[in-house]
Amino acid sequence: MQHDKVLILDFGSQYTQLIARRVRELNIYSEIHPFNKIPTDIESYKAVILSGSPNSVRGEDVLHPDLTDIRGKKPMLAVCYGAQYLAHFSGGNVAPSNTREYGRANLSYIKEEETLFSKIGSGSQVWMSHSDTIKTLPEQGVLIASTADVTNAAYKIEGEQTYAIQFHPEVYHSTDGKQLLENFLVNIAGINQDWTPDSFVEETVDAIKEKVGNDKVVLGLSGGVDSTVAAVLLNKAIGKNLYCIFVNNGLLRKNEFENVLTQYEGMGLNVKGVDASQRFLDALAGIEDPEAKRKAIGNAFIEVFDDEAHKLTDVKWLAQGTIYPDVIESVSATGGPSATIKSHHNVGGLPDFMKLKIVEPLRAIFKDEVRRVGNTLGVDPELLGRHPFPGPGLGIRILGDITAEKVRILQEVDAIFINGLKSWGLYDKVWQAGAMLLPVNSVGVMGDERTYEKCVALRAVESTDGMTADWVNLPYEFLQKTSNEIINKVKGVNRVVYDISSKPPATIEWE
Ligand SMILES: Nc1ncnc2c1ncn2[C@@H]1O[C@H](COP(=O)(O)OP(=O)(O)OP(=O)(O)O)[C@@H](O)[C@H]1O
Ligand SMILES: O=c1[nH]c(=O)c2[nH+]cn([C@@H]3O[C@H](COP(=O)(O)O)[C@@H](O)[C@H]3O)c2[nH]1
Ligand SMILES: NC(=O)CC[C@H](N)C(=O)O
Ligand SMILES: [Mg+2]
Repeated sequence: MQHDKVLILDFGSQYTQLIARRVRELNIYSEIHPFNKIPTDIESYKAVILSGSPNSVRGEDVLHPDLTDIRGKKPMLAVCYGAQYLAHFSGGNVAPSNTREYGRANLSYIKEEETLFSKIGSGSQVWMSHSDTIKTLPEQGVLIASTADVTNAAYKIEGEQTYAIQFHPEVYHSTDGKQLLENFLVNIAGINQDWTPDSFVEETVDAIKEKVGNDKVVLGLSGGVDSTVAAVLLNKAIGKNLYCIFVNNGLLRKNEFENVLTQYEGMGLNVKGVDASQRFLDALAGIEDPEAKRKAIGNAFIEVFDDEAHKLTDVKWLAQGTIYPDVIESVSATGGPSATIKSHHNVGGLPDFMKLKIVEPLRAIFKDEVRRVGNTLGVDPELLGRHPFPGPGLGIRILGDITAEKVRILQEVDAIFINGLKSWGLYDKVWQAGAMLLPVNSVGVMGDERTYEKCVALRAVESTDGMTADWVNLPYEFLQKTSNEIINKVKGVNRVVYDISSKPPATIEWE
């Protein structure tokens, strides 16, 4: 079954992904495309939303797409920069605003019987984030809402299904934002709300069957949410033709290899556990540079996969748990090369010689949607609630060179921290947590003896997607108990610190 689709044109706003999520929360499928790469099959979309942008329509670097195939032909909602863009290039006037217009505002005027604002009352809180303001509306523009400071807070174009708003309906602080999006998508654009996790599972299973047929598929399974949900979906579609490979790279959490394998057995998945710990340790010996370590780990993964694929005959496909943010991030709006902060390991970068075709059943959905799909598929809620864990594992949490002894120390520390979070009921309040082993020794005193031992840093962050993050205010009492337990039980550690840096400017992992 085909679902109605919404096209979101991205002008680089930090909120663009939020627009897609809000639309999808209404059970409507949406796709983000950069403003300068408008899809050629525009007929297949039922409505278009223009995002905000850090740029100004008055600047030299104005982002200026040709919208003639869309404007007036499709229902359109232009947000912030989008609204300014429509005004600026169609006879209106946009100028720098005199007062700061960031944060909370309230609608003071709403045009009577205006469909876009149906069920939204005057006084409704909206969130503003702009420094330009629309002084005069474009040709055929009709004012439909204002706030105390911003007269032209919303307008429509007479004779078109074109709407423009200066505020951001996609952020939670715009209390009726979701209602506004529903008014636009359902009441104005006439879109059906039929895109649900159940329909996603049914259609994806059918699509996999058709695409893959009777061929064999290999999949790298990590114990994480994405690859597990991908495996369960594929298993439902092709059963025993799916060969899952779970690699012990020697950098997993304590007992993780055994535990995860047992858990998968109970799920009826065809999983092979490959213990390649020594191979990874050998490949990493003496390497200190973070990027060099990441590359060494990535290469070792590829070698293990290649070996395993050769043991199976006739494998044609490689399945991956790629999710939507991975896809969007690789086609950023500016199209320019963004700085490589870290080369995130992914089995995705398989070399040509493996000649496998790729199947990625989760390519179009976000992490929270992956969890909902997993739920529909009956995947254990505990597994679905797991913190993300990076593919290179403890390898990027041991600063400097890696040895078996350092891995052992960090596994013990990490286990005490994570089990503590669980037993204090804090695990689900934290988005991701882990421990780092620092390349410094410091002096301590234990039982009247001088010690000169390692220092570990604990890190716990809240986030929604890992792109930005803040440290979690864990109770002092918890930190106190955890620190004591680590120093008392883990030989080789005499100091524990807690990381209080946000991302940006820091990152979540230390390497
Ligand atoms: N130990 C491993 N063995 C086999 N494949 C792995 C392993 N670690 C990572 N991978 C592969 O690398 C991919 C990327 O890892 P990533 O951590 O981004 O996703 P995930 O583990 O599936 O989910 P999560 O983000 O919840 O941890 C995984 O989907 C998986 O295919
Ligand atoms: O699969 C992965 N392979 C990697 O190479 C990798 N590096 C970082 N991460 C995870 O990504 C999120 C953001 O991490 P950073 O703030 O450190 O970049 C956090 O959730 C990190 O755990 C990785 N995941
Ligand atoms: N959030 C936005 O889209 C901001 C648009 C524009 N850069 C402004 O500052 O007014
Ligand atoms: Mg993972």
